[in-house]
Amino acid sequence: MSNELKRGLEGVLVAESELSHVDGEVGKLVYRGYDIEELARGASYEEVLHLLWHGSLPTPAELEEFRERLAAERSVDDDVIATVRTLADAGERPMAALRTAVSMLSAYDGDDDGDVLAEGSKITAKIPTILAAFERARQGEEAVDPDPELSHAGNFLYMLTGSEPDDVSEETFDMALTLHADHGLNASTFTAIVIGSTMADVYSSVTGGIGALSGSLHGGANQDVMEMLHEVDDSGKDPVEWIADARENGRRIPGFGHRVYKVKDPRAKILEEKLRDLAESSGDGKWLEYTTAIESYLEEEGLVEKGIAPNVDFYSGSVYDAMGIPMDLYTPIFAMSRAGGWVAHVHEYQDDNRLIRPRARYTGPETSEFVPLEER
Ligand SMILES: CC(=O)SCCNC(=O)CCNC(=O)[C@H](O)C(C)(C)COP(=O)(O)OP(=O)(O)OC[C@H]1O[C@@H](n2cnc3c(N)ncnc32)[C@H](O)[C@@H]1OP(=O)(O)O
Ligand SMILES: O=C([O-])CC(=O)C(=O)O
Repeated sequence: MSNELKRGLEGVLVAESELSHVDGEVGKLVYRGYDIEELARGASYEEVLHLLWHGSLPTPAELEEFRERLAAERSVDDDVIATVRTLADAGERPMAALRTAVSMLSAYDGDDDGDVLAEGSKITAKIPTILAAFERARQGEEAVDPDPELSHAGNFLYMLTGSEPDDVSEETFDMALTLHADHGLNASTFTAIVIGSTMADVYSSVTGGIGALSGSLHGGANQDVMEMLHEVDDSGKDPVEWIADARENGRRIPGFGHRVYKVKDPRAKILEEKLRDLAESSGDGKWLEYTTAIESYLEEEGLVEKGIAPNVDFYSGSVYDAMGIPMDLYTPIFAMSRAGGWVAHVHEYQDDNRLIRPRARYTGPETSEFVPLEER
């Protein structure tokens, strides 16, 4: 038994996986061997789910069947929607509301037979319905029923706004879902498989995954980036001046740095490009100007050379903002996509399951003399 301490499990191999590989030195991400750039440009989120869950990109006939099955699971029980409304009225944060609602879904799972992919696809299909209902409740609006004719991405935007999205919005959102679907054993996926390794149900894994993703060092950073951009804007300063001050004050910059990538995240490159397109077509390039100015400054300051480069969260929020999506839905949208990856990993891990149970080096006292309560 090794006594070497690996804080944060950095670099520790705990499982084999065929699902995704992150090459942090060159900035490359593949899902089952397919380059993320090709998937983002050429495959829908449903194709990616099929790839992750069933091992191959679907044929047209397989895709049609897969999409139909997923779309048929979108409806969420009225009790869950009522809870979502209660949470919205109580001012709950969207990630916390999503965590609670996903946990509640298991009560309404007709089969509840423990089949990870069957239950996981129900959860994945229902998350957009929950989120859209939550946002509409906050706006004082009734939930919009899912439309089985629309894609996973298109249907979410439809349920959110009440009108069918244009092609650019649907394609952009679908691409964002593809980009966020999987990423090796990141903290939330690891959480999901730790839970799955006890043979708990997949509802528990996804609920745990949502909790882990919500933190500011992980998925929560996409909202933090947008909050930072607003702070820059409100300061009235030039973004370069603002970021120079922030660095001088020792601030950690959200959307920068990654445990695995030592260069710019390939997904950040794709999202930046998308933001550029959106800025060009809308004529509003403010967030593009701010983000690129901040990135250039940090690069000149040597941060990128030290391996602290833009990650997936740096540009995603600005893309969602261009689509009119509220800031605090950015992380739940990440969860909407990553749920597919959590399900895939739990399914794969349980196929050759071993309880995950690391150790801590004990640093407490060797012996303590017990004193009964009444004598303390
Ligand atoms: C989807 C995702 O989860 S992607 C990550 C999203 N999270 C963020 O964007 C939050 C900001 N980034 C970070 O906090 C970190 O880069 C993490 C947590 C993502 C990864 O960091 P770790 O591998 O744990 O590295 P750690 O936190 O130890 O940082 C190493 C060094 O880089 C510095 N550093 C890391 N990230 C940043 C940052 N965003 N801004 C400034 N400095 C940073 C640290 O201060 C530290 O410097 P030091 O060695 O001089 O003390
Ligand atoms: O891999 C990680 O550590 C963080 C993550 O989930 C991602 O970058 O998508």
